[in-house]
Amino acid sequence: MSDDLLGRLDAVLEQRRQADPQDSYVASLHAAGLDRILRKLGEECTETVVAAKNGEGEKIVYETADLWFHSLVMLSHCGLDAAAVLDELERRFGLSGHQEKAARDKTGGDAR
Ligand SMILES: N=c1c2ncn([C@@H]3O[C@H](COP(=O)(O)OP(=O)(O)OP(=O)(O)O)[C@@H](O)[C@H]3O)c2ncn1[C@@H]1O[C@H](COP(=O)(O)O)[C@@H](O)[C@H]1O
Repeated sequence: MSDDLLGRLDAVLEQRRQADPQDSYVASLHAAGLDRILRKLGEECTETVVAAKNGEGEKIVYETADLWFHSLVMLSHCGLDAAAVLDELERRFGLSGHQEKAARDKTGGDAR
């Protein structure tokens, strides 16, 4: 797997913001609007939870991929991208959970 997959997906999703909804699933989600995207995101989240609860290994991976993918579509619709989330994870990397929480509490919830 290429470690730049998220970057390549970001580029495709950005291009799909201008694409024809007839030709593209992602463009059809953008055309349907934020509420539709959030509904899909909620559905994929529930399906992931159910798969994990049932201990269905392959299905957990499949549903998590759907969940991540629809999260990326939501970010794109909001004018954001995976790179912004990776930057945030990078900032947290190496901090313990307790250090991260302390920084968050100090700044009133947003540690940046
Ligand atoms: N990674 C994905 C991807 N993962 C899941 N899906 C779609 O997400 C949907 C998942 O919804 P469900 O499982 O609920 O299936 P469904 O019943 O068909 O969905 P609904 O009718 O309820 O919306 C399916 O239509 C999948 O095809 C994806 N569609 C696209 N991509 C990526 O996005 C790129 C651009 O896609 P297009 O915009 O379609 O060209 C593709 O090249 C891929 O790299």
